[in-house]
Amino acid sequence: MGNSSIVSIKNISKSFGKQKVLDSINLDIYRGEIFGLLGPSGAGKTTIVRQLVGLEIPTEGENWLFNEKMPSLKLVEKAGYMSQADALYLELSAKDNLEFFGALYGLKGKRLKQRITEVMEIVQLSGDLNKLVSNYSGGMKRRLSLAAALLHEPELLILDEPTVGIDPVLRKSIWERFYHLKEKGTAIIVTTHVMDEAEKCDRLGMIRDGKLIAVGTPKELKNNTGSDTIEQAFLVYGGAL
Ligand SMILES: Nc1ncnc2c1ncn2[C@@H]1O[C@H](COP(=O)(O)OP(=O)(O)OP(=O)(O)O)[C@@H](O)[C@H]1O
Repeated sequence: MGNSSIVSIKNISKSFGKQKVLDSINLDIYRGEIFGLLGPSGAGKTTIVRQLVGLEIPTEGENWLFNEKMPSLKLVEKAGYMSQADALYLELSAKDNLEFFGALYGLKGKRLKQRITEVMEIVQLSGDLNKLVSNYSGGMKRRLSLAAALLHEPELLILDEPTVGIDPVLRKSIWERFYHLKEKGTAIIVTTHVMDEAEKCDRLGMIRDGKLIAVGTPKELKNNTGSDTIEQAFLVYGGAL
């Protein structure tokens, strides 16, 4: 594993019953990069990221985070995870939710209060802090989930389709925040099936049918396939062109 490698996926395969959903995946992700996992629905992106946070166990292979083999409880504070299904307490206010997650991550007192204010500003929910989450819209819940993942300023952010249901203006400002975090050395893994979002990543891993079919910068992936778009590059790597 290289010096600045934060995530190391070593020869991972995963089967659910007879269905093989991940097939021999090898991948390293480094400090200070935004890495996009790109692939169609059902390709296996969520299964990869769930393994990285210890919610799923591979059938074969090993996942390493910060030189520690997963699953490991020690890593709870080092990674921030946003799942596709919002893990929020609906009967609590946004503030109570963030206080709960903050406590889980070891934040308290003034620092916790300050971070709650900061993350709610980032996702533009400052005015809805005391509202019950059951009264939030779908997009607001997504934004609150993102706020929770950002709360403890983890060195690694793992975000499963973070901007689905978020309008373009806010999406842009959230991406600016990702760039800012990356400049500070944070590694960010985002799953997406949106091509314009994939373009914004430093490197991409293209996933199809549980296989990692290509890894590289968006520019490399386009150049290597003689493609004008990431979408076309994906089709070439997938053997469809
Ligand atoms: N717990 C499970 N039991 C059985 N099959 C599962 C389970 N979790 C995932 N799968 C299957 O694994 C495959 C990959 O699913 P996964 O959620 O990783 O895809 P994805 O690329 O994240 O898709 P999406 O973009 O729709 O979220 C799918 O065929 C899915 O049905």
